[in-house]
Order: sequence, then C-alpha cells, then structure tokens
Amino acid sequence: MANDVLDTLRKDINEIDAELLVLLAKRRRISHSVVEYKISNNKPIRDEQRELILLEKLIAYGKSLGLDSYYVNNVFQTIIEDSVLHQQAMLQQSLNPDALNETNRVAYLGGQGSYSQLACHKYFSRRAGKLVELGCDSFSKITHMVETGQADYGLLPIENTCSGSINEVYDLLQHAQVSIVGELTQSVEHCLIAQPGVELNEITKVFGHPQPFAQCSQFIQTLGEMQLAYCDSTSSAIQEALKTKNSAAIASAQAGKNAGLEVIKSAVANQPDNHSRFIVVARKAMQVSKQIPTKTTLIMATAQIAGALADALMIFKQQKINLVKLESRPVPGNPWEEVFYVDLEANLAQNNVKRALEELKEVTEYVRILGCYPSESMKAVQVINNDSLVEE
Ligand SMILES: C=C(O[C@@H]1C=C(C(=O)O)C=C[C@H]1O)C(=O)O
Repeated sequence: MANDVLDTLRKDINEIDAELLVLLAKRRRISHSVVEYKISNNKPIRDEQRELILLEKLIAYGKSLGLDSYYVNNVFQTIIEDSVLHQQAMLQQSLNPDALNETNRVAYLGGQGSYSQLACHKYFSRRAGKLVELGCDSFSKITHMVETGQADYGLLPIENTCSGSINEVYDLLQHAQVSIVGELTQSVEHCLIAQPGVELNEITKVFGHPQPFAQCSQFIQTLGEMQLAYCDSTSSAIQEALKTKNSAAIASAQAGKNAGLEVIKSAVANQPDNHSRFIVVARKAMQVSKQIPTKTTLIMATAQIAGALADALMIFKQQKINLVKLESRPVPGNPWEEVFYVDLEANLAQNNVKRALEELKEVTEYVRILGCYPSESMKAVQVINNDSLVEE
C-alpha cells in the first residue's frame, strides 16, 4: 500500500475519532442535565433497568451493523460508568457546598508517575476545582497534611487485587483524625522499565516501592540474583532508574515514558487483572445522598470472650445491612488484641444503619465511624448471560 493511501485512511480514522469525541461530550452534557432532574425529583442516580434496556438495544443494533456484542458491551459499559460517576460527583457537590473549593489541595504518595498520582487525576477530574498536587514521601505524611489543614484531601491506597490489604494504611486509620469521603479503583499495570536500549540481561538492580514488589513477586523470583532496592514511592524508583544504565524500576509504562524510560517487560504483576482501591480522606465528614450507592467504614473492638465478634456481626444481618469487607489488625502496645475494620453497603442517613450502630455500641468495647462515602466500585449490569450477547 502506498504511503499516501495509508495517510488518507488514517485521516479518515482521525476525523471519525474526533466526531466520536464530540458526541461523547454531548452525551456527557445531557447526562449532567439528567442529574439536575434527579436532584429535583429525588430519584436514584443509578437506573440499572434503563442501563439494561439501553445495552440490549445497542448490542442488537451493533450486530446489525456488523459489530460484535462484546465490543459494543465493553464500550458502552465504560461510557455508562463515566456517566454515573460524573452524576454521583455532581450530586455530592450540590449536597456538600462547604466542601466546594476553588482549589483542591491533594496529598498523595510519590510525585510524577506514581500510581497514586494517576488515581488522583482520575478522581479529581470528575470534580469542580483546580487540582493542586502535594506529593508526599510516606502515608503518615499524607494524613498529617490533611489533619493540619495543609491539604484538603489525602489519597491512600487501601487494598490491591494481587497483594491484598495495605496494612500500613489500615493501622494509620486507627488514630488519624480524618474521615473517609470517597473511594476509587485504579488499574495498576506494572512494567519493568529502564533507559532506552538497555536489555534485561544488562540490569543488575531493580528499584521499586514494597507494594509493587509484592504484587510482582513471581516475576521478581525469575530474576534470580538481582539486587532489589526499596524506595518510598514508584516516582523515586523511576528517579533511581534514570541515574544508571544497569538499573530498572517497576512502574507503569506511561510513567516510564514521561520520564524518558522504556519498557523492558510489560505485565509483570502476579495477576493480569491488577487493581488498587484508594480511599480519599478529608478533615470533615461529608453527607452522602441516599440517591447514591454508599459505603460506611467503621472500626470496632470486641470483648475477648467467645462469640463477641459473632454478636456484633449478627446486628448487621438483623438490620439487613450487607457487609462487604472485614479486616482485623493488631492493636499496637496490646499484644494479641485485635481491632476490626468493617465496610458496609450502608448510608448513615438510613434508619436501619442508625439502629445498627446504636446496638453495636452495646455489644462492643469501642466503635468509631471512619467515614460514609459514595461507592465507586460500580458493578456493571449483566447482559453477559443474555442471549443477545451470545454470537450465533
Ligand atoms: C443518564 C442516566 O443516568 C444513569 C446513566 C445512564 C447512561 O449514561 O446511559 C443510564 C442510567 C443511569 O444509571 C439516566 O438515568 O438516564
């Protein structure tokens, strides 16, 4: 194919992509108007029935145009997720006008290229206010910045699909004077990156944060005698890899590219589907609309007697509250004593949740609400079992 033919075809693709963007922006504007209607009419933000009908229709129409169902389904699940999360953010901002800042000063781990920075951009891109980034070198610095008013928000990774709960963050939440006001999930695609042209066999030292090392433990084992150097963030690991040719870092491909590094090996995490869940903390708690799927996180200590934890958990069952995560951590200074962190699908404004908390006080030694916040772990509606998704 002559070059000019390829150029013409690519020009056509560029034009179509630009048109798609114009339409996506138009769809988002309409979705913003829908939220205004939902606010005035007290309707839930998410309408799964409408999503299902929409997806089924689109899949059928896509088929008639020669597009396969999985493709249409994936594209529109992404579009709908964006629409719902934007609506949630708008509703939350209208409900908490005090929290509307001209600037959002956000403390997070690392700097340029850290996964926390990606998560920070993702979360605040949906919110009004100019983002002011405050990169920190430790998790405790992040909560300290929020507690002392040097930052409006802090962003902390709390769990990862490969390495599990991030204990350091859980422990910090025991005493930090902050409230959880949001959450988000960020995909984490670890790569081994180094200076351009360097081959894997030339690398003698790999830099990384302990979390990525844990999430890539199987790949690290294949490196044999390789020297591992722990850094306080992925951004510092990148800085180290920039210093010498024989060094590499575990980071995202994009972060490496921004720093002028190249990917030696991609997809080095233990599981291909690697995601981290982050929490957003602020000094003051926020109100969450009942129109939004909500989570409440609390910390509790039960007596050291048989059945004490079971009694506490039974309350959630009786009040029909879904428990989505239970984590236990030791109490510093009190050997063999544990505190429990509980994530509930619950809003503090609901009467059954208020009742559960009252009853919980009776059967536990200590309870504290860490936060009530909009859930952003959005479960996609399942058209997958529908016949329309099965290709004939
Ligand atoms: C836009 C709406 O809000 C949400 C987003 C949808 C979408 O983007 O298509 C569909 C249903 C709702 O979950 C709506 O209710 O129509």
